[in-house]
Amino acid sequence: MSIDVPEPVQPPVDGALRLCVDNLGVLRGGRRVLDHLSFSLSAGQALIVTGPNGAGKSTLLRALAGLLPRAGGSIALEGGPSDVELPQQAHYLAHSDGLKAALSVEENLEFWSRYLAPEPDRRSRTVGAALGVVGLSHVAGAPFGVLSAGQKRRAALARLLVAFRPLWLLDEPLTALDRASREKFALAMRDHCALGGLIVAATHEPLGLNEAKELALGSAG
Ligand SMILES: Nc1ncnc2c1ncn2[C@@H]1O[C@H](COP(=O)(O)OP(=O)(O)OP(=O)(O)O)[C@@H](O)[C@H]1O
Repeated sequence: MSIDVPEPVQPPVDGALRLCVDNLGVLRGGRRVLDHLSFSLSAGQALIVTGPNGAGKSTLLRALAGLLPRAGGSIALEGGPSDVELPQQAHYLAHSDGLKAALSVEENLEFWSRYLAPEPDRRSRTVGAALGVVGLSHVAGAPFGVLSAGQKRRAALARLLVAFRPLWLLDEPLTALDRASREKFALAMRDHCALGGLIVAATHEPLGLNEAKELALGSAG
């Protein structure tokens, strides 16, 4: 039997970080999906992005991750290293999990750990510890492709933990998660904020972050 014990939370860092979005505009298929959108988020804060299907939640996350061009306005992560672009300071968790079916869960996470965090950082967790946090230690050696839908999502969430990046951009992170896994991930999100991290999460359901700010996007497309 294995017992999953989360690592203790370390003291807050990067307290001066601030995500500033000013008058952001983004086009999809020639249509302006986001227009004059402004908000800011400080270190330790989470922002829940809500709105009906087609309102632009994923569009906002993709723009923040640098995957969509801006049609106006600005996006900046202030207070961090000036020589590191915002996308390199962010984890973007999309609808897809971003892990290889043929590699084991452990191999997938070891790859992402080496790729995203070649330099040791005390805020990154080991692969074993990250698997413990999401409750997947017992399937560490199984090919990712054979996991259940909820286990796959949990493995994708573990990717956020093996390489510390201050800004988490999460698109429907709770998809397929059972109640116990949601509670574990809520704890991991709170730990991330306690470390001085920032979270922007698009979701249709409560994330278990009582202190989070909310951004309600308007009409559906
Ligand atoms: N590649 C694309 N080309 C054209 N239009 C697109 C493209 N991707 C998204 N859109 C449109 O942009 C709008 C916003 O889509 P987006 O995926 O951001 O919405 P959402 O709020 O995340 O919706 P959901 O709750 O369904 O996930 C929609 O009207 C969608 O049809």
